[in-house]
Amino acid sequence: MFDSLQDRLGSVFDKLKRRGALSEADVTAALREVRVALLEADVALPVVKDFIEKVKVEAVGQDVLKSVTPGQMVVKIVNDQLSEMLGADHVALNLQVTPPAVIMMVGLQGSGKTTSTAKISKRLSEKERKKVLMASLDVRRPAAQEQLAVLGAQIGVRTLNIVPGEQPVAIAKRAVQTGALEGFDVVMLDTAGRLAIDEELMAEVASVRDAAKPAETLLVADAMTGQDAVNVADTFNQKIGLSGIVMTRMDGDARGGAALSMRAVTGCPIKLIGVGEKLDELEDFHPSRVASRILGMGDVVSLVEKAAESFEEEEAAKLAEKMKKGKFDLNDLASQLKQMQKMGGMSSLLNMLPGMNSAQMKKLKDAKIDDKIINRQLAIISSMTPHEREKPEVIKAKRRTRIANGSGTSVQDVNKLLKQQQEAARMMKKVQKMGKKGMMRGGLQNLMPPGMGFPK
Ligand SMILES: Nc1nc2c(ncn2[C@@H]2O[C@H](COP(=O)(O)OP(=O)(O)OP(=O)(O)O)[C@@H](O)[C@H]2O)c(=O)[nH]1
Repeated sequence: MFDSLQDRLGSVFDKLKRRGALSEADVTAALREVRVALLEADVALPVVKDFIEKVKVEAVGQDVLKSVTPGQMVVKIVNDQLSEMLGADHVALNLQVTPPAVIMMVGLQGSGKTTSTAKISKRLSEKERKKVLMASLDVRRPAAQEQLAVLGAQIGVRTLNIVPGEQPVAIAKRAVQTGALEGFDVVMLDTAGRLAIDEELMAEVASVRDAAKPAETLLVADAMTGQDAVNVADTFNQKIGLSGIVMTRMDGDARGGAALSMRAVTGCPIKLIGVGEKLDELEDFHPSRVASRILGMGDVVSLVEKAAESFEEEEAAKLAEKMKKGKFDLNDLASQLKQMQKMGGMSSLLNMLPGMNSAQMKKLKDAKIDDKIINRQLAIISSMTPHEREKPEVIKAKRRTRIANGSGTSVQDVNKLLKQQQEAARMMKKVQKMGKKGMMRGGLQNLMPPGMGFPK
């Protein structure tokens, strides 16, 4: 997601990073690029203007010459403003009311309302142990009520029994009553959608709201619909009043501008995002992480979390020990390659590294640096003797050919691998000299296959 915006800002900040100092002209030039990028990413014009103005005020007020890395400073200011625009932190659903807490789902037809209703119900009942009742108020689309009942059966969440001919407001009242009488914690109301906003729809949703007094009124909006979604959000917010937004289809190649402007235009937090058709493909929306990703700074938070998950402590301790000694043999390389596989392979790791944009990723793919390489390298290492793994320098030319044959690879592959190990070993010596500060970067550097390093 947000690819084009990330690419664009990535190249702007590349330029800045290469310069030693940042002049006022640099700021202006960078902001011009940022403006174009945001517009291209489908962010509404007034939102862009406001954003640029805020960043300019921040940047000009700062003593840029004092900063060691002026480019990073601008990145930080833009990042902070972007996070603020997306909403400072994740905002959870508010269910702190006398039960049952009513959640009213609104939005256009096909936005993913029914699916999101089921996703939220599943999450509340499974993860938060809430007793949830779902009711469909869509009496227009044939089989809409049945669709929700089928989803309810799938996820083990009760749906209100269908009474043919009953109108939306009456269904809503009955749902809330049933919820109260039968001790439900949450009542989910899935309202009817329309192809476009019309007065009749607004009147219907407003009367449901008045009857059901929802704790949450969530607009379900399709991230792929860009500016349209923003207009829809604005109208719903003015006429009905929204407490939050659920952005669906964030798994697609939506450009993300809609998320930025929806938040800015309505002031409503984006609370959840849909990332697929399956009923557990629902995630919390984290503004600061998304902002970092947009800027091509990489999602450092997730990178660290992911690394912590898969690096067994023992492995880390062993590695630290080797680092202290400044050693790195083929066993170490093999264990690093295995860790990489666990972390989801190269592509997922690279995605999270700072400064990697999709153009650079494509280059890497074109150079055929993919996850298959890891498997080949592991095959090579496992065709060696334990002694060879510990002392790779004993492997001479003839033996290299045999190792290549034994592992179904080529002599070039074997040579490349050994060169990689030598480079890593050299790096370890350097890291040892650099001390603690360089350890993290040095360690990650060694996760890379031959010829690759941290993006400069
Ligand atoms: N890829 C992807 N597909 C989604 C997501 N959310 C919903 N969908 C799909 O979008 C389609 C429409 O979803 P529905 O939930 O039926 O939409 P709706 O808003 O309830 O539509 P109406 O009942 O006609 O108003 C379905 O095929 C869903 O599987 C998502 O986050 N990602």
